[in-house]
Amino acid sequence: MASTKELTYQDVAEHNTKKDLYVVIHDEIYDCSKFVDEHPGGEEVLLDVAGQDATEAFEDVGHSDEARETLKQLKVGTLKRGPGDPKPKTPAPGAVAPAANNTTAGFGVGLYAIILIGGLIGYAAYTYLQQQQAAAQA
Ligand code: HEM
Repeated sequence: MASTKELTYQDVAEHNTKKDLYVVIHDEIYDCSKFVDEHPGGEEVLLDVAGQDATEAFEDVGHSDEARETLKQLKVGTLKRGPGDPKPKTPAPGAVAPAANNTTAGFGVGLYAIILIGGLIGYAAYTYLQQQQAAAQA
């Protein structure tokens, strides 16, 4: 099957039964209807993601290169993403972590500033009191 039709997420969602089973992986569409009985991971997991984006499920398992070869043979088209469609489920490890880190870093710098200013005020007060005391004794 070498056709590369473009289907929308809604089109794919209609193929959600065991006999007619499409999944989306990395924005490519695969027809698993014939493969579902052969899947070493069982038919249940494929039925769970029938007509949906299975990228995360597929990648989480850490499928072998052989599995990816099988995938190529099942390809029927490419996903045409519409504005209201679910976001691509391709994990983007760099996308989430730095944002979270930035928040922490921002807070961290603020915190250091507060500690530093607090320390300076404390030191100034201490010096002032020492001077007062020295003046009183003189
Ligand atoms: C639709 C495309 C898929 C293909 C072509 C495929 C293919 C395969 C193949 C060939 C294996 C044997 C181990 C390996 O070579 O990595 C496997 C195992 C497995 N697959 Fe998939 N798979 C697909 C989708 C999924 C999805 C969506 C899930 C969802 C969780 C899944 C879950 C598993 C699990 C849990 C195993 C491990 C089974 C075991 O080790 O006992 N697979 N798959």
